[in-house]
Amino acid sequence: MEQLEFAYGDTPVLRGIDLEVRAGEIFGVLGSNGCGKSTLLRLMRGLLAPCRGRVLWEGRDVRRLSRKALARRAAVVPQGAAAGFPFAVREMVSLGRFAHQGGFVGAHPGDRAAVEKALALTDTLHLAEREVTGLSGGELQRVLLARALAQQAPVLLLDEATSHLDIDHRLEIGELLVRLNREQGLTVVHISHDLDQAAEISHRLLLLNADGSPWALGTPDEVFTPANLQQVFRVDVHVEKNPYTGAPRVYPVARQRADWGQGLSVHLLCGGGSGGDLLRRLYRSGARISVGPLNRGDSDLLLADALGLEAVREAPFCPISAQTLNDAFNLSRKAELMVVAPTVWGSGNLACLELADAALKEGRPVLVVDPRAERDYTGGRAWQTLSELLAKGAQRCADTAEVVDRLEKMAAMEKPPQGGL
Ligand SMILES: Nc1ncnc2c1ncn2[C@@H]1O[C@H](COP(=O)(O)OP(=O)(O)OP(=O)(O)O)[C@@H](O)[C@H]1O
Repeated sequence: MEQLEFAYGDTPVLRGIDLEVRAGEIFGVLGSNGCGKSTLLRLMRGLLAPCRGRVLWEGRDVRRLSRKALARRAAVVPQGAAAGFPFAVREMVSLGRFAHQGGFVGAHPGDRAAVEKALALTDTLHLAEREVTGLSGGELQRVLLARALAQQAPVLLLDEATSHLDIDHRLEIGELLVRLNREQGLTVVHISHDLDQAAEISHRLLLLNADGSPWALGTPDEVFTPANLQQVFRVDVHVEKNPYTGAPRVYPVARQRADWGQGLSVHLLCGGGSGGDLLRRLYRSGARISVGPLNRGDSDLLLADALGLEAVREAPFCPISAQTLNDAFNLSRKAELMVVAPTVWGSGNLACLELADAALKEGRPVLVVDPRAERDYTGGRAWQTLSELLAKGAQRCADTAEVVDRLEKMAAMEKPPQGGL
């Protein structure tokens, strides 16, 4: 993949992908939901045209390969493929022979042998006469894998191919991939949310950021560091070695009690979706949250209303009036602290920052999330105000995770320790 970039319409999904999957390696692609993993696989299959860059298979642009030529190179197990037609399982698996056929499906003895072997390897022989539409999720995944194996291509592309499998079949499929890789040199590119299995079976891993840019590439040992996993998945983890295999094993560090925010009250200055993540996380923590002022129709206000939060509202598209600001001031004073979300500041909402200034004057802590000059559309006034707030003691937080971290610590300090004397 050379300098690959991709967008669905105006929405960028992948950027800066520049890497080579080596023949004979097991290569895992990991990242949070929606970061672009399946899209990357679709680009590798030539189903999507990149906005920039190219995908090359042995030097040839994938977009120039015919379907059959690609099928001879790579077999695919797509994510969540529904069984549309009531094929028998054996028929479905026989479709994997498409790339090898001139005539009818299954007509060649080599085809039949490949199909039976694929059924056997995936523990689906006993399902061969069943209709695919009646299979369980895990059975269907094994049948789709059988179809891919029957294709006998040198490369296997798997999109969460073991997500529905029980632990026994998951281990079995993992071992099968490793064996096919070792004995037949099968190249495997797989997407997975099972970090431990990915570390067990992969030679190299690619960790994608939420914005679809590569964050880390290397062996499981190199990639699975607490810092990398915190960056990509926003969870604190502890990494140990599996005592039996030596592969890294990831343990999420227990968060504080799920209701860590009970008793905490926070007023959030946000707008245009900038507060969404924080609103949800604070709500789950049990904190009392208030928001505003926000214009009616603002997505943060819709979310706050859906969660039943106290909010001060202004008419749509109108600048915040003195009366509304005063109402918001009174509401915000009921909260112990204030958080300023990474909002775009314009002349309409600039006055909201006065609430943060008032909070600081009254000794209530203010946390400012990721302040940036490029979100200032007031000719520098918002940026200057934010800078002054920071100079007066507002705390800068890099992102929502840091806000939550600090609030959890504050809440823990205020609460008496659990248990004990
Ligand atoms: N056909 C499409 N049109 C528009 N947007 C799309 C389309 N397919 C995917 N997306 C969006 O592109 C982003 C990346 O999607 P993709 O399926 O590649 O993510 P993913 O990393 O595989 O996620 P997951 O782990 O949830 O399977 C998501 O925000 C998704 O909503």
